[in-house]
Amino acid sequence: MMGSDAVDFPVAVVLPAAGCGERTGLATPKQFCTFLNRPLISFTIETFERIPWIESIVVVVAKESHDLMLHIIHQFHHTKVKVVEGGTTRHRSIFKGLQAFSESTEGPVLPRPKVVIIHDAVRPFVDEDFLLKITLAAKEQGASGAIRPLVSTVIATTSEGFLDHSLERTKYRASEMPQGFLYDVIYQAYQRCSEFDFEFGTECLHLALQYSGTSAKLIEGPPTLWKVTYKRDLAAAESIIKETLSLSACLISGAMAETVELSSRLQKNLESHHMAVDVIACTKENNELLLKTRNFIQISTSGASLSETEEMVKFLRRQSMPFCTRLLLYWFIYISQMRHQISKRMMS
Ligand SMILES: Nc1ccn([C@@H]2O[C@H](COP(=O)(O)OP(=O)(O)OP(=O)(O)O)[C@@H](O)[C@H]2O)c(=O)n1
Ligand SMILES: O=C(CO)[C@H](O)[C@H](O)COP(=O)(O)O
Repeated sequence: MMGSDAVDFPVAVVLPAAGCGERTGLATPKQFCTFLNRPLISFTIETFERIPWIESIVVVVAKESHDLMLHIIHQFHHTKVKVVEGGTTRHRSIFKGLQAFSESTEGPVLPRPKVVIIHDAVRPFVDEDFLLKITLAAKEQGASGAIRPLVSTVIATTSEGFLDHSLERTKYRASEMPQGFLYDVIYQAYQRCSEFDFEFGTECLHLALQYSGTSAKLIEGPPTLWKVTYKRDLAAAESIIKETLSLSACLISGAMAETVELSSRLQKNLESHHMAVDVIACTKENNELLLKTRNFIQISTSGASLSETEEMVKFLRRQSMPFCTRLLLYWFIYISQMRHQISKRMMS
């Protein structure tokens, strides 16, 4: 991965999440649909929250979802998030998110970032490496955005519903998210844009070009950047989330030198098999991590830590964690005494 040390300036994120998800046909807005008892928006927030060089995350929600959002933040221990009320269109919501750094009517104004990343809350699968590319390009060029090759050809129709003309597909790209901006560039663009833009516009990069004279650097992103739009996308997102969770684990090492060493070796081994492994010494005061993990590996040299494991299971049960599908609890007992006895026996 490109060095994240290069981010020596403040970076914040705005996640518009105030839509009603009409195209899913569901009563619940898609960002609040749950997978394994956790709402989609919490997965997106976590992706950003884990990145150390991201300072704050503004989540923009509809007025009626404000309390629900606060509850989610509390339940999943999100720490970098400020919630603001959205508007009637995506552009209005994004502008309200940006105002949190300049002229907030909802609590204290947040420190103004150098670069702000704008990302749809309903695109949960974005990785740090790509966010870094977007952020550095935004710092350098003033604006940057993710693009993907077009899957279908774009055609223009006549008002009677006939083909007017078709675009040469190889010349065009689909504009995706995330997008990055120098804060001043995008804030000025939103301050200057028209009511028509607020009502019908769909492209932040266009506002930066038209109202701040900044042409965005475009970077081809991975296919995982797609936006949850239809009901079938929710099923796809669920299956990716399950697959991703099965490739992550929390390793509880204990404090003994030999268990710490064993944990470190196991961590390296699992990471070489493409698993993301968080190592903690004990489960106490690590509730945040426990809630976000499905696989636990406890390393122990004696049965003493069984009580800690029991406490953890009780805690997870209290939080209504779904045990049935993805919680696998491994408990390794590494019996050093037995190892000594065996070697003694072999020597005699
Ligand atoms: N007034 C709005 C409308 C949309 N969004 C957000 O913008 C993102 C992308 O928009 P879209 O996929 O269109 O979401 P919805 O507007 O919810 O979906 P639909 O158009 O099907 O109603 C979503 O995270 C959505 O919550 C927003 O913050 N405020
Ligand atoms: O890709 C995007 C901008 O480049 C946006 O996600 C997209 O425009 C959102 O549009 P809509 O709200 O109509 O789904």
